[in-house]
Amino acid sequence: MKRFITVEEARQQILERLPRLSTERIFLSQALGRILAESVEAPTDSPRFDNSARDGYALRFDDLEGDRPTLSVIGTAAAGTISDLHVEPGTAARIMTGAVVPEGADTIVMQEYCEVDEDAGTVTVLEVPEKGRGAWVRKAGENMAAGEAVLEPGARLGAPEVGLLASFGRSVIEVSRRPRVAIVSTGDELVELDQEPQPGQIINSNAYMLEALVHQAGGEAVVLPPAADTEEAVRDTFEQALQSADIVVSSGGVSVGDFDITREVVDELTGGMNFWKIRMKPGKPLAFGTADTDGRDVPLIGLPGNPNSCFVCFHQFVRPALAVMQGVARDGVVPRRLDAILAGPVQTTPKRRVYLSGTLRGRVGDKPEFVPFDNQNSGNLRLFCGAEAFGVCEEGVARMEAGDEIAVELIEL
Ligand SMILES: Nc1nc2c(c(=O)[nH]1)N[C@H]1C(S)=C(S)[C@@H](COP(=O)(O)OP(=O)(O)OC[C@H]3O[C@@H](n4cnc5c(N)ncnc54)[C@H](O)[C@@H]3O)O[C@H]1N2
Ligand code: MOO
Repeated sequence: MKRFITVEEARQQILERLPRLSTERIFLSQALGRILAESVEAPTDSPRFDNSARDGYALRFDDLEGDRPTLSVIGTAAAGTISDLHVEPGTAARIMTGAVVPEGADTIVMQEYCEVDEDAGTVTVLEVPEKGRGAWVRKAGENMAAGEAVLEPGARLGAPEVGLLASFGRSVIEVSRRPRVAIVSTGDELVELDQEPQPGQIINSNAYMLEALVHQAGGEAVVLPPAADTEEAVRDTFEQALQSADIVVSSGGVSVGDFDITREVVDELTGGMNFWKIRMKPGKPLAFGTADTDGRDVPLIGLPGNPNSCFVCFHQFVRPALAVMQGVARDGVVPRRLDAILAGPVQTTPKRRVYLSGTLRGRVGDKPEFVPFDNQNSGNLRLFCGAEAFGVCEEGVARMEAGDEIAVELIEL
């Protein structure tokens, strides 16, 4: 059924109908960009022991009364061992950043605020630390307590998460399997990268762009050879795609032209697909359904063939879908929006929401400035090269001026 729906409606309908991928155990060194499939608790307090946050002297705060107190230095606490030093009243221990705070001491004074007399074996404190008692002591458990849940299933593992898991001694973790994404292109006009296009032919660039987008979204791409415009070739290609993948993404063949073989085949394979016209530009026509393939539900998303439409639709629908299949919560996959100020005027269409291409620069007041690219023509293949954000012009708006407030969505890689 053909309906003219919003981006949000289409995304919600897709995200509600996705299968959840199985999980696997992998080495931490392979974890970047993966989605966690277990709950991780801190195995110990963090820090594990009271330690110094500065190079300086460990002492008793009560000894800091009076003007420039002088204390005798009883030894050095270095990082990596436990010293047998005991800081009694009137004494201090030299201490290094990360070293265990010796018994008896409750405060660290940075060496910059101390004067040392090597011969006398004393240190004079020139300035009492502003933080008072406990200054520069990192208390055991102050960041995480043993047993505290720190990472939940569905968390995306970036570099900080990898570092945190390493600090817990986790060499192996449970993550969602990477989605295998079959990429289908159809059309007699498509030729391969190394072929010279004849009159009327074009290079199958969408397959390469989609493969790159799939990799950026943490998936594995399976690129199928483009199918010719015959029912048999298109059906064979889609059947092969369904067998080899967790989700099939195609480009082209979803407009209202005469060669709608793709739509017919997809409709048949999914037992009745949703075919939508979406109130967005670029990216109006989109097909979605799931095909029962040997007992597996394999989603199929038919993107429009225009490269820019394909790019925008990937960000709005496919990237979120790949995340949800890996266990990210549905409300965590919607493109992030912020308010910005438009740097120059733009002409758009009031009939659909328009996604502009541009970059973010500096700030105007408390908001970043969105700089739209000059040529927003949807056929302009360079349109999204170097883009950092989509500027969103809502339906009903025909023109926006420099200085107008505009919502932007970050193009996350
Ligand atoms: N009468 C109407 N015509 C069109 C409408 C409409 O509503 N009424 N919608 C337009 C919109 S919007 C879009 S978007 C396109 C969608 O077209 P299709 O998805 O059917 O894609 P194709 O017709 O196959 O190709 C469109 C365009 O993209 C180029 N293309 C296709 N595949 C690739 C590829 N693999 N690599 C690079 N470029 C590709 C193709 O050459 C065409 O220029 O329909 C409008 N028409
Ligand atoms: O939506 Mo089409 O994608 O405007 O070119």
